[in-house]
Amino acid sequence: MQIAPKGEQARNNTALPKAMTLIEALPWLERFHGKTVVIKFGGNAMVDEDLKAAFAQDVVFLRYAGLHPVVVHGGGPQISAQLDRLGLETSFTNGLRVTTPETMDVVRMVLAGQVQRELVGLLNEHGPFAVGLTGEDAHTMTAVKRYAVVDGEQVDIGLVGDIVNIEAGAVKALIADGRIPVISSIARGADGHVYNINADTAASALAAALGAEMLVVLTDVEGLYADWPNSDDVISQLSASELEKMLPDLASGMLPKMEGCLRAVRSGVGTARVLDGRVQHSLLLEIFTDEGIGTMVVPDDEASVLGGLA
Ligand SMILES: Nc1ncnc2c1ncn2[C@@H]1O[C@H](COP(=O)(O)OP(=O)(O)O)[C@@H](O)[C@H]1O
Ligand SMILES: CC(=O)N[C@@H](CCC(=O)OP(=O)(O)O)C(=O)O
Repeated sequence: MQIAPKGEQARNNTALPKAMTLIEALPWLERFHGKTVVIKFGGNAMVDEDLKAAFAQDVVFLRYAGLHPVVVHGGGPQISAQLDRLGLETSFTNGLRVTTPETMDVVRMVLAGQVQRELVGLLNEHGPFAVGLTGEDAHTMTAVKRYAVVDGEQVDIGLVGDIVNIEAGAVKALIADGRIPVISSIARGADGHVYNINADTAASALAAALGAEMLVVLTDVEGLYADWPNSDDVISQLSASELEKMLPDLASGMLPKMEGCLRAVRSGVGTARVLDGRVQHSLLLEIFTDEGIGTMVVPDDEASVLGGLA
């Protein structure tokens, strides 16, 4: 038996703000309970050990809160570092890595063998939740060769793929079993090759195939800047049509990200959000508090409705 000293329980009322923070989450818990959230964790957001641990906490929190989180991870900087160590040069066209067969071996090794393993390990510090797979497993992702377009011309960028089919059965089975799938952006080609898929593109295609409520892209900027690199004004919300108009002017890594967000909402995903992965617990702040952060892309027909809720 434990007896609280006189007055202690009343003093505990100072804990009220904590209760209010939890209560603030209630409408969002009601809205998102049982819903699938695909979270893309970018390589640039993965640079700090504390941030990675906080990310794992957030994802497991979502799972305990009754959502179905699915993680698709990147690892661009980690791939580049490994290529550098091996003395192999690398370059990007329209934000996509030119991928020779030799580069592809390194991409596969770093994404599936290093980055995915690390995330699975961090998540599983909290329980037997995370199961890692690549798009190759169980035909989860099938791709065809993708070409870049530069000045109107098709450019061959090697073993870079675009996803043409998703068999979501394995991922759905893991979700139904209470697991957290952690997926590397590599796909099998119907032609027998293995393809390097931009992780934003992979997350977006998977979110669409799963009929996800939300696609969340964690990166190393606050969101989509209206006039990058001249100003750091972040666009807090925009409709699919507004985003479509901006796409031709977007540069480097933001292009596949915002293309992915557009494709996701056009394919039925409720909203797509780009968040600053450098802010600890940005995922929880975005999903469970009234202060939305980052950039939210909403379907055209819901722009005004969701604007009021965000
Ligand atoms: N309009 C924009 N708003 C924000 N960032 C932009 C924009 N255009 C280009 N960028 C660049 O895109 C980068 C994010 O893409 P990327 O480096 O591929 O990140 P990740 O590894 O998270 O996928 C930013 O760090 C920034 O340099
Ligand atoms: C085709 C292509 O560019 N693939 C990416 C895959 C990893 C990725 O997308 O990682 P981030 O999300 O950290 O950028 C690459 O090779 O870097």
